[in-house]
Amino acid sequence: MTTTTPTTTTVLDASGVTMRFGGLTAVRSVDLTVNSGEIVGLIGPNGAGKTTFFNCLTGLYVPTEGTVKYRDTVLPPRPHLVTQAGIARTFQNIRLFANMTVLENVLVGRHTRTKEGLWSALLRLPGFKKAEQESRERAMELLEFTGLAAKADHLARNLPYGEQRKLEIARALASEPGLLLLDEPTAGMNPQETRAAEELIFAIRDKGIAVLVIEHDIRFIMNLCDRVAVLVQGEKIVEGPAEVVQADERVIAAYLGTPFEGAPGKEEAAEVEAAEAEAQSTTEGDDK
Ligand SMILES: Nc1ncnc2c1ncn2[C@@H]1O[C@H](COP(=O)(O)OP(=O)(O)OP(=O)(O)O)[C@@H](O)[C@H]1O
Repeated sequence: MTTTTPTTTTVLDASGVTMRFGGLTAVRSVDLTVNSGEIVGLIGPNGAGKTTFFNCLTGLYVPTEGTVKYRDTVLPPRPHLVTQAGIARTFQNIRLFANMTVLENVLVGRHTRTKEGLWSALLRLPGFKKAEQESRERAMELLEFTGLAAKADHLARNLPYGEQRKLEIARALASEPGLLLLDEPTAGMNPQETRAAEELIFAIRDKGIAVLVIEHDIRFIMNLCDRVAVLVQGEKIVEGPAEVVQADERVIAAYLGTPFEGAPGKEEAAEVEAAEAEAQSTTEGDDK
């Protein structure tokens, strides 16, 4: 009997990605790869450039410098072409069609995978009906997968918050991606919803879809990710397995606000620390 080892392929290869807005460099020469079968985390303090980097990957922004490849092909900077190529995303702020049903929201996500054109749809030609039936079946499968099937006919706006986030993921999956980008998927969730989101992301990975996720909830990211990259002021300062990144003093410094060697703002932080120490000694003096 022969055993086959699954081969790892590079799904996403971002190289030297820089994004400038006028005088501000929001992302500076960032390299990042995501391989098949991986869940990769992207963390960093507020304003570090995480969402800007995502926007460069998905064609919303044209990077000032650098290239983004999906499975060895350079991506055109057009969101619908990026989706068609195989990258889907969710947004930091929920973007559902609130007055459409849950099922209709997922069907919208299918449009990059259906070939039938406008005339076919208007005339309801046999090809369109068949494609529509297939899309509905596929959308219902995704609703089963995300635990929303019982609510297929509900309006999206009537779903509780955690389920709206799940619906966004179901809609993204409808485009049949090979890579899913999640921008703060647990923002605003309670611990139970966060746990469910974690399980859903593992299940997505187990379906063979690679995942790149931005999150502020460090515990969530450390549980979830095979590899974590840290952005600070637009630069990737560390990348590695979760446990290594978690213990890295530069990461601790970035999160706790303690200056590390060479960090921008080190002098200002030292001044603040000195002022705080002085205020503390004055207060202690007052107490005596
Ligand atoms: N379209 C834009 N025009 C000008 N500046 C921008 C634009 N988008 C983002 N920025 C700036 O780029 C920097 C990085 O912002 P970005 O939203 O990417 O950070 P982030 O790490 O996603 O932050 P957060 O965790 O708060 O969402 C910020 O200084 C932001 O003000």
